[in-house]
Amino acid sequence: MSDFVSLGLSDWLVKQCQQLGINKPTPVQDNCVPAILEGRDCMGCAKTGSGKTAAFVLPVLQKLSEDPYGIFCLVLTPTRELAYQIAEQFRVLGKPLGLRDCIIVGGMDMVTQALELSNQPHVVVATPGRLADHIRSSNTFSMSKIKFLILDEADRLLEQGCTDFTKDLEVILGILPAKRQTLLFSATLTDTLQELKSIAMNKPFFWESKSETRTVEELDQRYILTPEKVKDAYLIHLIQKFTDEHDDWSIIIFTNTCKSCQILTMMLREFNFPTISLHSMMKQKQRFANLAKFKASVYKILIATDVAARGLDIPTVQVVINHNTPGLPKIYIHRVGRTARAGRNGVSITLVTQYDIHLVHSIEEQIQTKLKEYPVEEKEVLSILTQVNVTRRECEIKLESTDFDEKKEINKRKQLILEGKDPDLEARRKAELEKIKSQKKKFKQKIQEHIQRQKRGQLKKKLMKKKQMKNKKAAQEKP
Ligand SMILES: Nc1ncnc2c1ncn2[C@@H]1O[C@H](COP(=O)(O)OP(=O)(O)OP(=O)(O)O)[C@@H](O)[C@H]1O
Repeated sequence: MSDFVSLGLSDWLVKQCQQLGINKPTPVQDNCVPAILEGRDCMGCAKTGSGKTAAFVLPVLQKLSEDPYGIFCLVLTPTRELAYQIAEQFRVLGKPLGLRDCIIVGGMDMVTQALELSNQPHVVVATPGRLADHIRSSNTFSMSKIKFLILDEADRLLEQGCTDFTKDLEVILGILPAKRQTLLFSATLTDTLQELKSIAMNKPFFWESKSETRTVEELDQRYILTPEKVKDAYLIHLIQKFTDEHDDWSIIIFTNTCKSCQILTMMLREFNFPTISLHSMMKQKQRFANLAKFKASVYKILIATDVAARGLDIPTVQVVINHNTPGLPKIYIHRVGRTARAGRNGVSITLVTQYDIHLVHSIEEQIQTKLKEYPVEEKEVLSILTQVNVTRRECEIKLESTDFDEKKEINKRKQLILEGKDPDLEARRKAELEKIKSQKKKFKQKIQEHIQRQKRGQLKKKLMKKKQMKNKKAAQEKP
């Protein structure tokens, strides 16, 4: 493996890396940095925690130092927290350059952001929705001269999931120059390679870490098979165990909905565990504050939805618990990748109910690794079961007495308005669709019943006929 100087980086940048303890390039840096410095588009697919951020930050800073101007580079990323983390890497590594960066994400003041954009920062790190809003609403900045477009977590940005970025990306790509370098990075790029290739047009340099497995060797991947009703008791038991056994530990627990995130946080607090949450129904400032407290180990347990599944780099996280089994292997890969980063060890434990076993099989097939069962003293779990379930019920009642569901409804309406839709019209449409769906279901049921009746009738007739034939035959055979 080479060193950073031989990759083509200047001494000041190498020194800056050394100050951060980055002494030797990781394979993704070793391979992608020279290609980017050569001026090529690049697609880099490497495991979680393998240093992909520095693989694009370093060559961009090198090129920026040779010809500094603003706006030089645009980085797009799917979550707001990740945007801050990437901007911080640029800021720290680019300090000797006097780098000016600007973060454009939702949930923060738009006017301040517009002012910052008009000040020609060198690097803009943004989530697509908010940047597209700025483009639609103002002409006080230009991105027509940018040299680099970077899509971090590129597959997430381009997939059509629950948050669909494609329309916003179209708006953004519309103001960028055709002549630019486009860099795409993710731990799960290969899943959506074809769509990605159309974004990086100039015969991109493609690099993928060669490994049979898709998760890191340092990660001990476990599962616990549990009935749905005992899941929380297992969770409390596991946390108690880690608390008893380790002084210096941090845990991220992933769950599938904001509500579940909220209830679990309340529950764990009832059991006196230092817990904090992160989900999309929280105010942005609260999200940042909670993440900062978790990073500083003020709180040792973070309960999060998949908004925290990608990219977050928190070295103290030793354990990831999946309270629900992820429906997609790539979500599993990113979630468990929040631990065992940059060569450290880590454990992931996935709680699996009997209905999720097929999901575990497809995860194992994708990551080419078998999850091992995590040994648990079942007696100990059962001894706290009633207490845990009563506490959950109490927390659910407490949450119902707040305006949590109402807020959810308001957020949904806000989102629809932002998408240019009329919430009332959408609600009517949804109700109409539900009605049609239920009518279709009833109709289908009726047809099924009719077919069944017909079949039964035919069978009955057949049997009758058979019986008649038999009787006739018997009568004929009688002497
Ligand atoms: N060459 C290096 N040597 C040692 N540590 C490094 C090196 N490059 C990066 N790191 C550190 O490794 C950690 C993980 O890096 P990074 O966040 O870029 O991972 P990633 O590959 O983007 O992961 P993910 O897929 O989860 O986003 C960071 O704390 C970073 O400072």
